[in-house]
Amino acid sequence: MFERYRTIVDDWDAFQASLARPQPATLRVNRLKADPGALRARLEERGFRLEPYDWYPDLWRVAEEPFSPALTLEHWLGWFYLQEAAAALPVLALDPQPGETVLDLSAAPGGKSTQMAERMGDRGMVVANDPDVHRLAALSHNLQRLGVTSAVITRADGRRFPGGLAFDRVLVDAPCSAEGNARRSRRARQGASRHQRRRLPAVQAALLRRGLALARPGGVVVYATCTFAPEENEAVVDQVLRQAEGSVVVEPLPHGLPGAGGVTAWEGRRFLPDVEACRRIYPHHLDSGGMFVARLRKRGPVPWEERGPEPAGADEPAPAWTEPDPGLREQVVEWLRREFGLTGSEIDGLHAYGGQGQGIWLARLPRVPGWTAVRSAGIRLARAHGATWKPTSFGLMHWASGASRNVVDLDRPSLEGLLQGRQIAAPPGARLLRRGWVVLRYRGQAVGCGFWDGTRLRSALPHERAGELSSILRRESSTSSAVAAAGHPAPGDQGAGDRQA
Ligand SMILES: C[S@@+](CC[C@H](N)C(=O)[O-])C[C@H]1O[C@@H](n2cnc3c(N)ncnc32)[C@H](O)[C@@H]1O
Repeated sequence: MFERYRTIVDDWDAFQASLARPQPATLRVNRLKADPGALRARLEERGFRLEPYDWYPDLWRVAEEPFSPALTLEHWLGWFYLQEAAAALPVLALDPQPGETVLDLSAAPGGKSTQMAERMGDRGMVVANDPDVHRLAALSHNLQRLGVTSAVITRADGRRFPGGLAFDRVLVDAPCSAEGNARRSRRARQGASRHQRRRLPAVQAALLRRGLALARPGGVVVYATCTFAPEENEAVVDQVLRQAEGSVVVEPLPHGLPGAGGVTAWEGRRFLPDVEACRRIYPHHLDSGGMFVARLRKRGPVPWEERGPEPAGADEPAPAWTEPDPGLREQVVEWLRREFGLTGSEIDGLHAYGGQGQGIWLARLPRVPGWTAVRSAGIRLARAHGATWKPTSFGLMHWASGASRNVVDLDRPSLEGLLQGRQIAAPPGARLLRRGWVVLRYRGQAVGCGFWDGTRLRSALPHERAGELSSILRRESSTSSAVAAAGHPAPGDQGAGDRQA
């Protein structure tokens, strides 16, 4: 299917050979939640063999996997993100810094938004945008799973993303024909339709133009796709550079990143020589998928830039998120103390936002832009439940591991039973239970919310999270019975007292 690229791929035989091999998994450590050394030790003691890339030591090739890394508690807890190697490059090219204001114009399901926030130390603001409501759910899930508190999620067509903020950096990870996913996706092997191929370059160029308009003068914009097609890559960059009339330049990617240069001619068309500084990553370079990355610098206003913020549509509701609520924050601290014996310091540096009917969100953001496109900010701690609050499982997972009241330490069989819908009497690990919501803790880590009715305990984890955790526990128990049968203690099976780094 890629025969038409024979003349541009740097090593055709290696390219063909890599496409015929299965693609290894790669994982990216999330330093917001995990210490790389501790994570590596925990995975390797269960038989994973991990090889860090020298150009990105927090990205590990999974050289041996006794089972899928997605079926580990560490993945479920957000200690790492399964990100394929080539997909990690655009954010390295963007190089976001702590404290900056950064836009991810096409963000779902969140691989690169979580990577940006992690590299920024969760300081500054990542605006993660996508128009697709189903993909937004995955984006929100991943940002919360990885413990990102500096992100705002918006839903907008990126071509019309609202103005009003001058971004330090913008990532345009555009929708594309996704040929670079051919090793792992049958759909990508089938290829995009002719209609899509005709339509995509115009959408991509419009997204890139909007990204450039939204960046501040001097800001960086990275344009990326996961396809090999020059029509969606160099041709788009070439077109936008010409329209920019010198206000935008292509910059080389940071030294040491892998890949081949951009192509300057394709099917009779000649592109500006500048596009050679773009980077093409073919599957044989990294034993990965494919990627195209262009790093652009905005030197001054672009010719299509409109001035000032765009007014919200007259009939749109007023944004609910703009200002944090210090009174609400005080109530949150009091609630954490009263209900779970926490100190309140768990949420130091976080602001409380109470969206209309949205519950309570905690974000490391002193303000949220007043766009009607905003859907959430930070991590949801609780939902309104009549006159009281019901904690979310993500909220407890991130902030309630140190609970000393209304908390239950569970062993694996008890937790498995709860997740399967059984109700259990309070196990020996229960502390100061009062009727109401409780923290469920497993191996020293809060894993979610339960309900104690005075005599019985049940799980209140969301269905999907409970299902994933059940599969992980089943996997753990099959591994430990196999090891026990061989006469060894099961690694990582130290019971409820095993606190994580
Ligand atoms: C390559 S994927 C993004 C992957 C994501 N950046 C990540 O790392 O997880 C492209 C995304 O573009 C989104 N998209 C499609 N049309 C768009 C538009 N008009 N504006 C913004 N995003 C769009 C799709 O919904 C899809 O989620």
